[in-house]
Amino acid sequence: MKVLEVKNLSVGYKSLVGKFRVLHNVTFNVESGEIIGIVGESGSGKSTLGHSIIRLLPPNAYFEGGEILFQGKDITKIPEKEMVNIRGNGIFMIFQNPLNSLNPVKSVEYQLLEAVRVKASRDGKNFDEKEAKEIILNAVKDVRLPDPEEIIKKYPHQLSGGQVQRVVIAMALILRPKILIADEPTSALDVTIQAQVVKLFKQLREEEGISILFISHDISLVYAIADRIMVMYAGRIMEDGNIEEVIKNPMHPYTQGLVSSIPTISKKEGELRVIEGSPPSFLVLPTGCKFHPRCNKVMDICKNKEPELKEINNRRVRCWLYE
Ligand SMILES: Nc1ncnc2c1ncn2[C@@H]1O[C@H](COP(=O)(O)OP(=O)(O)OP(=O)(O)O)[C@@H](O)[C@H]1O
Repeated sequence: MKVLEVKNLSVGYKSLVGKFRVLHNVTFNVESGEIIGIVGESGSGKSTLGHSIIRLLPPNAYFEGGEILFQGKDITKIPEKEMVNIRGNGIFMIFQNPLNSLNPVKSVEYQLLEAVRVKASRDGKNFDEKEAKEIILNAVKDVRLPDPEEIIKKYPHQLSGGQVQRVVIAMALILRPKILIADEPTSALDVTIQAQVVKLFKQLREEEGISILFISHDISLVYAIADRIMVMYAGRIMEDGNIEEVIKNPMHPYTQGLVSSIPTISKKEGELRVIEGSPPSFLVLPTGCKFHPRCNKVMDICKNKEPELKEINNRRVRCWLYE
């Protein structure tokens, strides 16, 4: 069952040097219980996509067009009051800067209890104080925070970046939204805790059928968690398909570059291939395919005309090689 449909979404920013469009006709569906890894180099528009879906874009952003259907309803058109209810209950986002998700003047305990209250009212349940406390302590233990009783008494500024990140993940575990958008959720965590968080996310999907949009520039981490991978470049989807199939046989030259830069045991460090050059500025995007200046398979047509995102063998690819 489709839980989210993003159709022709175009979003940009106004800046001192001009107005520029970042997301370019982004179209994709999310099935319930599906984990989609969204990858791409820094600046490809991954966070902008997440912020657009939860409708928390910075004030200088502008919406150019498109639809975002959550459970069939276009949430780009609903009043903010209704959106507040969807945020948390329906769609929850773990931001790259997790402090953005917490209230600086409320204790961790207060904020996690608030999540329990939201969940209880959604499910028509009632928890007494003792039950509610048990729920939050369990969530805090699940994310491997030390001294749960002590940590919940603290305020966000008294915690390290990695601890704040885990409090926000604990909040997601309590809320159990329909869709969890996780923007680099483990970047501030060490490797063992990172593995635990990946396990918790998979467990959430198994137990509750939650769909997860897992945003990361780390393709090996995405491989460990996702069912499907969506590769973004210059605000466009370049390739989208089943993770095993895409990693085994990447079709787009950009995906091929990303995959060949994954460190594996068989590759020594010196043998890692990186994609030459860097992503373009949105203010001066190249003509034709936005990846052509860095592409090792570039053809004449690539310089002049942008390819469409085409469906080929259960996958979508934006590349003239497959026309
Ligand atoms: N508030 C803003 N004002 C102006 N430009 C912005 C703003 N936020 C993002 N951008 C620009 O939009 C583009 C896409 O940024 P975005 O953060 O969505 O990419 P990303 O793929 O998530 O990158 P990262 O992995 O570094 O977070 C970048 O060029 C960025 O500089």
